[in-house]
Amino acid sequence: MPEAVVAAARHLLRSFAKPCRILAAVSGGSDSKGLLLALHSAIGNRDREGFSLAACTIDHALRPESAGEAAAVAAFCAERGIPHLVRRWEGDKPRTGIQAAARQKRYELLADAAAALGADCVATGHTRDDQRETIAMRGARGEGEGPGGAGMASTMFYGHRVWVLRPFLGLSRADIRAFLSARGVEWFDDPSNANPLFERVRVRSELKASEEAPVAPWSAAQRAASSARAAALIETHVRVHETLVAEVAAAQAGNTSDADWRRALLSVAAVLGGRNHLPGHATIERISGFLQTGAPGRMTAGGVVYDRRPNGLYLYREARGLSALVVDPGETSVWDGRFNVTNGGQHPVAVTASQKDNQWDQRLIDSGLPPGVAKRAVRAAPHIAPAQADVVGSIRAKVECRIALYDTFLPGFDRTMADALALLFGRERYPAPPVHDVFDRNGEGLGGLPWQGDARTLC
Ligand SMILES: Nc1ncnc2c1ncn2[C@@H]1O[C@H](COP(=O)(O)OP(=O)(O)OP(=O)(O)O)[C@@H](O)[C@H]1O
Repeated sequence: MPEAVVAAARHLLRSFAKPCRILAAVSGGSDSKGLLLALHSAIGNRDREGFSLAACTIDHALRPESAGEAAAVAAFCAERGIPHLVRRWEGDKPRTGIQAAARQKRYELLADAAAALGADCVATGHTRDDQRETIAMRGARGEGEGPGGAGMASTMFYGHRVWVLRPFLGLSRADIRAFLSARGVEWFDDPSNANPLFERVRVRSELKASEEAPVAPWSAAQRAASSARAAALIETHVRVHETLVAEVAAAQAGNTSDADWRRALLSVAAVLGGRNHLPGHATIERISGFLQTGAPGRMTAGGVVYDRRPNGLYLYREARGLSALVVDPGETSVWDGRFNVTNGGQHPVAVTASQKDNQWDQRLIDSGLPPGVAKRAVRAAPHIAPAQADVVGSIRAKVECRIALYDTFLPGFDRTMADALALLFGRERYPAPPVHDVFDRNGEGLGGLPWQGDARTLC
């Protein structure tokens, strides 16, 4: 149904809380070219006051043809009067994990382009086919049973900078290609989409060969509900002291048979450990086993100490693997995945683990923690000093707690949870997405968009 393509773009426009400028992320492949044309048509035809379109192509510089392809997208946009930027991934590329690195860099450059073109959000051309692959890949990795089974969210906040919207998640690639073909528009086929060394490519061909589409065990709405419940549990049962120690009431600590509570606790632990993911299945089992016994003692997982005492459970960063970091004047860098350190002074500063810092120690004890917990936790607190021994004068550095789990990629359906963590660690809530409930309610995750027939074909 090629008409569904413009309908999806119109639906996106209707779901905005207020008109805005949209940056379409256009690789030159069929999905994103379809997105660009559909948005152009929806904005143009409906003459929506205040909406405007811009586009950006990321040249990953991984193939010799990529610069030419980016230039061709630029020309395509110029013919239609759409402002367009090419952003190139400069510098050395990693030898391993190239797809993940390219993805992160792509979003970073898209966020830069959005700022440069005055866009309020980024739209990508992810389709129902991409969603199926994501669900199949997560299932194969054993992540499908939990919240990961909901697949990609239709909104995602990137890098604490910009909301990314995926208005085509309910559409098939075939529909988009039919839409382009009907308009005589051509597209590129990225040869890396045929490289079987990449997991997604292998999954795609397995899905093509199989009769059955993967079934998402969790709908986006279920995931959002689980997040909201986990957030409420965090608010009720967890206190955080000086961003370094989480305290949980003894009665709640061992309640690991409640999946939402388990997720809440592990998410708090991930923040304390500076990790951007929850632990794997085996580690979760180990943690649950330890907590269920209710016996006092300590265990370590994911860089975090679970310190069980008669009056409660205390979580804090293990004092191991804490590297040193130098932050130059005017720069912001991440220390240990847990803190953003901004150097507002004139000289470089060094961030290390404090080992013994009477100020931190006293603050933790004053906050009511058992002295034994305070003493251990303080060993992983950040300590800031001039990086050069001969420098005297005051240090002007700002230290802000980082939520590694969500500060780079925050799926829209986890926003309540992310906000609960932000407040717990003394930060502001994350900004709300620019799209309101229609998009959120119906477009999250899989299908379910109003112009579609049966949303359950995908979930
Ligand atoms: N080189 C690029 N330049 C601009 N946008 C791009 C580029 N590559 C991908 N995109 C955007 O991302 C969408 C999805 O592309 P693709 O499926 O290749 O990425 P992915 O890595 O699977 O997705 P994600 O980055 O969310 O994990 C495209 O439809 C397009 O909007």
